[in-house]
Amino acid sequence: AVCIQVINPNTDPGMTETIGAAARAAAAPGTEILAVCPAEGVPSIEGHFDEAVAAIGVLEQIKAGRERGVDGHVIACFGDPGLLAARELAQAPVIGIAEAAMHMATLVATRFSIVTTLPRTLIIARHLLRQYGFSEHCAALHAIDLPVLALEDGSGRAQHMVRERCIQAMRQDGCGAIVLGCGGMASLARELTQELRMPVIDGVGAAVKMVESLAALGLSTSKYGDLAWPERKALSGKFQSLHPC
Ligand SMILES: O=C(O)C[C@H]1NC(=O)NC1=O
Repeated sequence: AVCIQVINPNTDPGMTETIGAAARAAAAPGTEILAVCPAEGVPSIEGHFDEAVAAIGVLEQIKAGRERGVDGHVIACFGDPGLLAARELAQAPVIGIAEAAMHMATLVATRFSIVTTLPRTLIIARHLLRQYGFSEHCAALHAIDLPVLALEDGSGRAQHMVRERCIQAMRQDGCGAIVLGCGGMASLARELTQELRMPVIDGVGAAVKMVESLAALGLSTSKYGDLAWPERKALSGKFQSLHPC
């Protein structure tokens, strides 16, 4: 059986539960999902500073998951914070939800749009599109202009805004698919896909299936070349616990 550690890089318990449920809904029978979040950090990730803080917690969780012997790791924040650093620290596959959703979208449509939370995080999605080579595949990026944790306030307002922006994107962007730009939107994908009759893709489920596929193919993070274990050196203070071995 495959065991996948799904890391919510922010520390919000409700979002960790939302993400864990979406991961379990996508997982194959027999795949175990360990939904975790950092013990310390930021309650939501809404910019470059938040991402830098969250990345340390991601690395701590990656190390814990490796020591537990998980078969793969998912970084369940749309900025994919700490992704390459995590791959240096990991032996198993490490998949970010932005890269997973973007890859999946290119397999079902020639162009996709992205719907995320605060406008200030759009630049992070733009940077990832360029880094992953998908800039040409992205028709447009939209923000619902609500904070990340509005998705967990129980009012349904953020979910309503996501639906509205997806419908707008479908009508205006010339896209064939939509990527949901937040781990906290994961539970909306299936119903929006059915209602809009267009692939609306959640990166949590996409990443879980990619880890399962890599495990089934016997593939894991390459430790040959620039994702090899970090260079050996003395880490000081609070970073000592991160030591790769
Ligand atoms: O970038 C965003 O808007 C969403 C991103 N922030 C967060 O705390 N989890 C996420 O997926």
